Amino acid sequence: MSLLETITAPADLRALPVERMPELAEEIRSFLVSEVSKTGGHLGPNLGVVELTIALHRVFDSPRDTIVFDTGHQSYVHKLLTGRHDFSKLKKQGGLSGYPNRAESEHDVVENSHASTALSWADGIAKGRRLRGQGQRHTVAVIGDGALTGGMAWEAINNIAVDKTLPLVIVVNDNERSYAPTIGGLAEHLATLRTTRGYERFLAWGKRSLARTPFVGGPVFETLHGVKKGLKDIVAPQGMFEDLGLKYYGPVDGHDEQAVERALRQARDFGGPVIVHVITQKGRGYQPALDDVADHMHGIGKINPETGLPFEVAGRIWTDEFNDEMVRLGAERDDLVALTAAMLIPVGLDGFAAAYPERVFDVGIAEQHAVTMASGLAYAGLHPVVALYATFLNRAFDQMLMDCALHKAGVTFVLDRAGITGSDGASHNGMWDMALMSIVPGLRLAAPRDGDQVRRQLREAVDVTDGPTVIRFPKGDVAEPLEAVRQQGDVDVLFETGSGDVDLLVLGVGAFAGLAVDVGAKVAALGHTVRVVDPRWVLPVSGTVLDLAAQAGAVAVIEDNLVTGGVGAAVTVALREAGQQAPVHLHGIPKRFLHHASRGQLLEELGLTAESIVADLQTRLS
Ligand SMILES: Cc1ncc(C[n+]2csc(CCOP(=O)(O)OP(=O)(O)O)c2C)c(N)n1
Ligand SMILES: CC(=O)[C@@H](O)[C@H](O)COP(=O)(O)O
Ligand SMILES: [Mg+2]
Repeated sequence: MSLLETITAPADLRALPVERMPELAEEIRSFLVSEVSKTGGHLGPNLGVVELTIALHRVFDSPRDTIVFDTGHQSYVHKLLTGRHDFSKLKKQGGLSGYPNRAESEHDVVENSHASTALSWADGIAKGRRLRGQGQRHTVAVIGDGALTGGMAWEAINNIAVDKTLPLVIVVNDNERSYAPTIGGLAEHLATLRTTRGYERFLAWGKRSLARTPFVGGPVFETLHGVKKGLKDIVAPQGMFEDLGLKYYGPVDGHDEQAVERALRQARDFGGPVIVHVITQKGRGYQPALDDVADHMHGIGKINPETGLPFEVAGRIWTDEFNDEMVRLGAERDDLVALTAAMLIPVGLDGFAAAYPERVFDVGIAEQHAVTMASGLAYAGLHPVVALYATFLNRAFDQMLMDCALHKAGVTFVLDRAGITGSDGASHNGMWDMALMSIVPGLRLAAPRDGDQVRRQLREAVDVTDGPTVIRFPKGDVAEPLEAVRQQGDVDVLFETGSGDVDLLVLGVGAFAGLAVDVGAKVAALGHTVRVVDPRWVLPVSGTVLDLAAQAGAVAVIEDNLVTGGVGAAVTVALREAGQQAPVHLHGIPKRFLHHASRGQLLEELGLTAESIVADLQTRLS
């Protein structure tokens, strides 16, 4: 039996002699590479936190003490050390979530995979524990250098730093990367702190050599040690944290398990809020990850563990259509600029960045800043394109509403991973954007049905200068081209049984246009007259949709978004405001959080398949 197999709970880990930790770390790394290469997942981030997570669970007594992981994608080692060793269905339905999950373990707290929230969670937990007379229970937040570029983290630090008795340990897991190298002033500050390792080595040398010098050695070392702080402040102004009132320990070699344990014990016993700055390496111990300069295997699909190469070559995805068209547009429009929140490659701006590096802004994991900064760029006469994952726009809704829309800023938002993504769990589904955007005055939203429409609608969007425009498309392979049989106003007609009135008008939103045609054909085969359309610009509801609805006995709207407040709801309101009484049947995502599973499994479960929708419509059509 391997050492790892003997660990079913943190107590088993703490019972082991510290000398066996390198052996355990080696076993864990081998496990991660062999298992995650079979399933896909966040291999790089977890390889970087092996010793750190071992030390955390040796120093703190979870779940009596609470360990919170920011973003949570780096919690695989935590799962192993809390007894979860079956990674065979990682991120798959019925298997382990790729993030902390309370249903899996009492050791898991924050399931939300949106970055920069851990310090706020920890602030609340620590203060709550103290209020309830449990101040002896420690709270630890592990936050990456990338997540630390998120504004919310600094809101929390501002509150934590002034509370001198708060038993809260902040572990900054500094591997110098989000996906790409971490950007901004904080990253530079952390970099200067990292150089103090030179000082640590210098001081360690000083201690050894001076300690051997009789009489003068000790006092001289103490003087040197006193100078250390000054020197550090000169070269490595760690003062930022200490000036805020936070005790700072570090930088600590995050792969020296005993050093991390020592630092964590000091921090635990300090009796107030403390930052432990740990230097780690993303992808540590696995050369293909270290050689992956893009993102050190931040997130992978199935790979050959020997070579690190993917088994399947990815097809053309929706993101590629955006990526390529942005490069073409950039050549035609010198007013076009682009913004990303630490995800340049995942959102498809790497092409534009390579061609026009001075016209791309990576703001770090700071979506709120990106949206308002874009409003400023528009005010300065540029046309910004803000590329985000749909779910991450949620946190910048007020900036969209009050900075962008209120000021009629000509900003284009491109939302990737819109709709159900599935395997990353509830917080990663891009299922709220159209509901949120439907209440923003002056906003126009397009949902392309294929690659051609991505290109066309992106071009239409960047021509709009008097308000925000949004283009949203899902994760994965781009849909096959779907030609319109004719246009009617600004709507593409995709299928119809005849030119006159119909029993049913089906609106297929974006990537669901193909599904809508499938539904229409099946309903027609049941003897009904049908028309299937792609409204293209789905918000606000166009007059052409109202005209088409006036020619139908009923309307069905099929969308990869929350039904509540979605396009179907907007169509219903528009019809009623126009005095039209046709029933509207809504097919979309119900208002609940979705467990992790594949996109296909969730669509099946939610009845978002042609068979399910037709069966439902059949009961409703007279
Ligand atoms: C609000 C938000 N924006 C973007 C992301 C996408 N994302 C996931 S992990 C990650 C990088 C995190 O970097 P860091 O915190 O340094 O952790 P590391 O992966 O380096 O361990 C990003 C940008 C996210 N999860 N949440
Ligand atoms: C943890 C996180 O937010 C990202 O790493 C996310 O998991 C990436 O998702 P995609 O795999 O869809 O790019
Ligand atoms: Mg990082």
